[in-house]
Amino acid sequence: MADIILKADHLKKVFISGKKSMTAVDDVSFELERGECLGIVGESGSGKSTIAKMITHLEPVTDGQIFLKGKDITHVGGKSLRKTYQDIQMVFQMPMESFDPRCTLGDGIGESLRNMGINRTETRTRVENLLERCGLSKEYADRYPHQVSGGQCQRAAIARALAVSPEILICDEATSALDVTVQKQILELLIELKEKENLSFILICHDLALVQAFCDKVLVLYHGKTVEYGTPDDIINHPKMDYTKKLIDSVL
Ligand SMILES: Nc1ncnc2c1ncn2[C@@H]1O[C@H](COP(=O)(O)OP(=O)(O)OP(=O)(O)O)[C@@H](O)[C@H]1O
Repeated sequence: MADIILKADHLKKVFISGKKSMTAVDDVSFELERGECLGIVGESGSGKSTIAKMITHLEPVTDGQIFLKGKDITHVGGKSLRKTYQDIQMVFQMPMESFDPRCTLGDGIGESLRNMGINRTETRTRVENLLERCGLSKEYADRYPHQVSGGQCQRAAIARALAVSPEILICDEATSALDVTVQKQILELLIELKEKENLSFILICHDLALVQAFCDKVLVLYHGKTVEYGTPDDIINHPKMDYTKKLIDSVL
């Protein structure tokens, strides 16, 4: 039987401002199997980040449910929410901005470990190990964000996300700000983590070609609604909607 680690069931998000309301995500469902990568693709404003924010509780869900390992986490709070944060981590587009410029990368990566009560020596050992898992030597722990390249900083951001031993990584345009060669290297790192450590991924991006190379399943969003959901080959070879055909044409 499939080991479904994350399931979204008829998710909906309506933003209300004053008398106006706008539906950013409308009846979106998907399943993520353990060790699998789901790509969420769509143009700007189609609702991709809002889905990620609902999964990580940065935005409340208007309707629908989210299940983590079979448990309904849609409205959890307190201790269960902290556990959810630990199981699901996010990596964002601008790694430099996600680190405090006054602190070393090692401080940033180790922050959550220290918050968990782990002592300085053990934290340092774990930080060095995390850096090495992400393809950086341990000396990078003592560098400040401005002393590394964008790609190195994104590796450090992935190391920081891995510090709490999550089971799911949500990468929201995590390679978009990097040049093509570095993008490829970061994706190779993600593939390595997926294969060696059986991590599960949600990869949010604009780029269908990238999703095709990396993802097991793809969900294409248009104005908050699912227009395609299937394997990359299915979607690329048999697109159901004109919108997807345009997306495909734009990368071929
Ligand atoms: N806090 C908010 N309040 C009101 N509207 C919002 C809020 N956050 C997002 N939206 C709107 O919801 C829609 C979906 O936004 P979202 O950020 O999820 O899109 P996206 O597909 O991730 O776009 P991008 O690729 O540009 O990051 C957009 O129209 C956006 O303006």
